[in-house]
Amino acid sequence: MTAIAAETPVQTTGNVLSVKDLSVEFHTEEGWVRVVDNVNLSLGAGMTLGLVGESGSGKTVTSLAIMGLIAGKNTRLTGSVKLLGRELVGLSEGELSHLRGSEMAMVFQEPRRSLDPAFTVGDQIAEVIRRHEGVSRKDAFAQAVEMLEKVGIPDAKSRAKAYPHQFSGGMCQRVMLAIALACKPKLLIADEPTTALDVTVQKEMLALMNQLQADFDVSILFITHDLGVVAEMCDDVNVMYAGQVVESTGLYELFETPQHPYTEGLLAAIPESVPRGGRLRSIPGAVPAPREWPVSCRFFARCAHAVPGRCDEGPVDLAMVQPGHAVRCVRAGELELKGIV
Ligand SMILES: Nc1ncnc2c1ncn2[C@@H]1O[C@H](COP(=O)(O)OP(=O)(O)OP(=O)(O)O)[C@@H](O)[C@H]1O
Repeated sequence: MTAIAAETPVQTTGNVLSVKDLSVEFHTEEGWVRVVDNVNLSLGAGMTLGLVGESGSGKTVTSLAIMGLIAGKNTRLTGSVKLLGRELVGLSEGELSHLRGSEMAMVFQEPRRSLDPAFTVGDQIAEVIRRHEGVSRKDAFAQAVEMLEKVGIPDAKSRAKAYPHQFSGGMCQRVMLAIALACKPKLLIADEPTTALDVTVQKEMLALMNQLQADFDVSILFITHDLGVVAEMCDDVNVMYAGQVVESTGLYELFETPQHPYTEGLLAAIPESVPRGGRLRSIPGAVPAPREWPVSCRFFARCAHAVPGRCDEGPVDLAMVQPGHAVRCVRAGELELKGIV
């Protein structure tokens, strides 16, 4: 096992997104606290990278930092975020705002909150197109109708004139996808886009996103706490725990031969992984608050395989166990963890 200086292996050429040593700190009443700690990610053209972990592991803050939405005197951001080779860290808000929508876009868990109740959905899509492409109001609206067709809204021409409250949650998420993809960005960040939807609608939405990815040739950073969703969507997966990437590999490898006990715990919590009549396991405990993260392995207190004196001895580097498979665990390679393939 070779320790590597940075976290995940980052290829800087040919990637749509390359994140290197990204850290985010917030100023709180107790002082500065780091919630994202030296994260590295790389996402190739047309690929989907999953960012997985329980609530509080730092997924959303990572994605907001990538979008340039972490700013202000109470925040500190260090590291590098490259979109199509261009460094985003240090760009002005004006430059970032231009890139949001045209080159990168994001959809969130609660689509209704992101839509303006006072405007028709057609106008909201058209507004993004007009702002970024400078076309006439009429042409922008015609393109908005086309986008609604592409995201599977029936009777798009008349539905474009309806308001968000006249759409179901699933339909609102389709509208959000239409807004996000209207200017054909190269990167789409989807933060728990199906979590608020019921199971049938969730499945339709995942199928739609796979279809749209091919149609729009967009790379997706897919954020979720649900490895079942990852299995449907992703090519590669980065597992996050307490602000750090703890495992990074291809989808199949992650499911077949997980190397981090936290990943094993997440796999055991997928309903499909449990035999009929078996018990669904959840990982005991919860992600500690950032102020309580230990200097040594952050998963130590919850780990079924922890060895006192070894696992709590100091910081653990992310290390390669195989080409393309990196793990942050001092016992990586010596444990036979349960996969589910
Ligand atoms: N503005 C802020 N100030 C201080 N702490 C923050 C701030 N925003 C987020 N945090 C903390 O950062 C940590 C990571 O939060 P984040 O929302 O990224 O986690 P997550 O993995 O996306 O979880 P969830 O799925 O619940 O959104 C959490 O402990 C959270 O409380």
